[in-house]
Amino acid sequence: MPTLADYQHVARGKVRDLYEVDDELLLFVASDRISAYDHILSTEIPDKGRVLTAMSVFWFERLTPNHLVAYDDPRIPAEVRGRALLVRKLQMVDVECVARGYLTGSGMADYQATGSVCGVELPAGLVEASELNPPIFTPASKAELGSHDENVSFDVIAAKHGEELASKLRDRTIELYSEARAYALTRGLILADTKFEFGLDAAGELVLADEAFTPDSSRYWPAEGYEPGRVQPAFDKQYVRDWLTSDASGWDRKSDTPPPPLPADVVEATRKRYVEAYERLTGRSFADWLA
Ligand SMILES: CCOC(=O)Cn1cc(-c2ncnc(N)c2C#N)cn1
Repeated sequence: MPTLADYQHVARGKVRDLYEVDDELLLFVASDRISAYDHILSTEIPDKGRVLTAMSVFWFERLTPNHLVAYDDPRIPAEVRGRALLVRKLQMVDVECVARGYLTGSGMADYQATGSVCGVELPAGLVEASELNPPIFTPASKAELGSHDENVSFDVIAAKHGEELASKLRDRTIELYSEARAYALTRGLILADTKFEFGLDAAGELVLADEAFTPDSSRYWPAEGYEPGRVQPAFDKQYVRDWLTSDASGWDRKSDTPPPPLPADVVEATRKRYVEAYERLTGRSFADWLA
């Protein structure tokens, strides 16, 4: 059985890492690290990496083509089993493909400033968390670690990648998001938006890569209590956000100081929320994941 040290480390994200297994395969590893307010917190959330990997697998089983090759395989080192995916190497398309079914975050900020998002004009009078029907494609250019992706228009993507590929990225992004949003609603979860990365295989086919509809790549809100006009609570990260911005943490979000360690009760409540998100979404018990 190989160990992680046998594989070359080829990419690092805020909370995940990518290793090269051989000419055809990569190992996509999700950590238990959590980020909030643009900081990677010093406290990990036990099982976060395993829950998010199990969620990606749930969606990859439904939405093809994608880059998943295996999740229970002897080439996956024991130390990361359950939070690592064997994926096929693709020619990545350098576009953050974002679909938004609700107006929030940077989309809301752009709308307030310009009445549109990524060049897509929206109706007047929309408020925080307004539903967008149909959902909109709001691509972004990937930022360096630690800064925000920059929202760009479809035309910018078309200029860089050609009209045909840009249209495929947009259509596939909206199609996949629309299907997942409808399904998540039947499970009492609002999938407000999501960010995809795609690659091209040797035949030039567009293939879904990276992670699929995890709470790190997507905003999940509880459907109960949804009300436009205010910021909705994040299904997974709200306990962390609330504690960090409470007096109890002693942290000033506007300062450049790193957030303090999380108390055990916030860690445990957050772990439970990740497990609950997985079980509500899939109808499966997390205890059965790679048991
Ligand atoms: C870990 C931090 O970096 C990333 O995940 C972004 N990234 C993805 C690739 C990639 N490259 C070839 N084939 C793939 N299937 C993938 C995937 N996923 C490279 N960087």
